[in-house]
Amino acid sequence: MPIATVNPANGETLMTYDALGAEEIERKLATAEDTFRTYRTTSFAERARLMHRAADLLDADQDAIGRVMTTEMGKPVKQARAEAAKCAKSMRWYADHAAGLLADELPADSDVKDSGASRVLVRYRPLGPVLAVMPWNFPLWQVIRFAAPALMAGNVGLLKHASNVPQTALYLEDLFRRAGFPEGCFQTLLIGSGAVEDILRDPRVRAATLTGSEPAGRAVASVAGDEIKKTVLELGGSDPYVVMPSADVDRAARTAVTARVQNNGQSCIAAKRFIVHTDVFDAFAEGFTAGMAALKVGDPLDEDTDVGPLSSEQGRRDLEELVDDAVENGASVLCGGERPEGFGERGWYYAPTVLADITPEMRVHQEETFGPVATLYRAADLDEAVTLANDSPFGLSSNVWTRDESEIDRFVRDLEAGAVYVNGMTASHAAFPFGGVKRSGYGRELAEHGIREFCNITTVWHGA
Ligand SMILES: O=CCCC(=O)O
Repeated sequence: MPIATVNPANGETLMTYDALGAEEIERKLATAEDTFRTYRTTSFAERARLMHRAADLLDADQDAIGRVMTTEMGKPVKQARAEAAKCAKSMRWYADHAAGLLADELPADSDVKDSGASRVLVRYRPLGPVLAVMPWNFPLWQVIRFAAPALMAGNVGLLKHASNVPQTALYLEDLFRRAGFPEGCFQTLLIGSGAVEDILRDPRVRAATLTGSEPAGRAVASVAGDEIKKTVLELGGSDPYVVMPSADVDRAARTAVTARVQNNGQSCIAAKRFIVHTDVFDAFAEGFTAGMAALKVGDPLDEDTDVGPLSSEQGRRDLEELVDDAVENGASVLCGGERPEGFGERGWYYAPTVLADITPEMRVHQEETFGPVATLYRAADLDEAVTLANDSPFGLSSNVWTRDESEIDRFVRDLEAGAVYVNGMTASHAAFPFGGVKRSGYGRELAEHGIREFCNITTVWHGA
């Protein structure tokens, strides 16, 4: 895939870039390693000062970088600005909390004595240059949620971003440079995916984090495994959204629309499978379908657009194939199910779609729908709702709507997912761990769990 900005709203190629050659890659790796040697010794206070400065710069750039993101991958511009604002806020959170999250830990006195020591402490030391392989769907946020904790921990970052968001990738490198981070703390590598293996095998790269598809995760994790390097993987999701009779069904239906179509439906934690108790199925289906059908599909640069185009022609083709397969196998189309009218051949739009009467043979039952397409299931009772929710190879997050405490306990106990959101929709936050189980990956981003993933957790033992 060429490294280029291609506007998904009209298919126009706006910018193309040459991939870095071997010498440039070598120079960047050497810079990362050199910088790490000194940067690792800087204080939390100094790193926090730089991170705050980067957050201020990003806040000032919200409009400009928002338009760049929209032009590169098609998200509605108001959502792009909100993404930039969330990044700045999260950068400040890490600036303010990293010292506490990574403070030395003191084991219990009885254990220290039992080990024969006079004193023991556990220190979180940085690992070194970390390679981040990142996707286009949240082109700023996916990177910042790696970079902010990693840089605050004293690591340095090398970014291989998705090939369709090169301007955003270069913006990020420039942002950290303008903030005053030493040259080499955060570098963008404009490379194709074929160049990743050699970089990952380079001894100067200590670890890798990847957010993206299952095949990409498998490829990076197998090379890293071969090199005995730590990885964190955040892969796909097909999150369930369960609605039980005691829920506020109107609110659940309204929230379901946003939960499904945020980011044009291209979010790993978007709710994708809507599992509704039979007693409230009709009311939910009616409200949800009406909400989906009423969304304004259009140019993502327009302020009032709710749903823009998919990021690529291939992405739309993949989604269409899933819908067509479901319909051929008996699914009912409650709304959408086709390209929206009025765009002709221009842009990679797809109408917000609700499919019902889903059966296990349909591809949509097992695969991730990366676009504004929802599947609707009827559950006879709590047991069936839990079984349906877990009947997926993925386990990223989950959403449940109920006011019944015993049902909440059951969902929290039994749902196979990295998060359970009760009476609300999943949204990532700097302070809460983020990641999945099953084929959604492993390890955690964000919070103390995320910042510690790329640390050398060092036991310091003093004899009596
Ligand atoms: O695509 C997955 C990440 C979405 C988010 O963190 O909001």
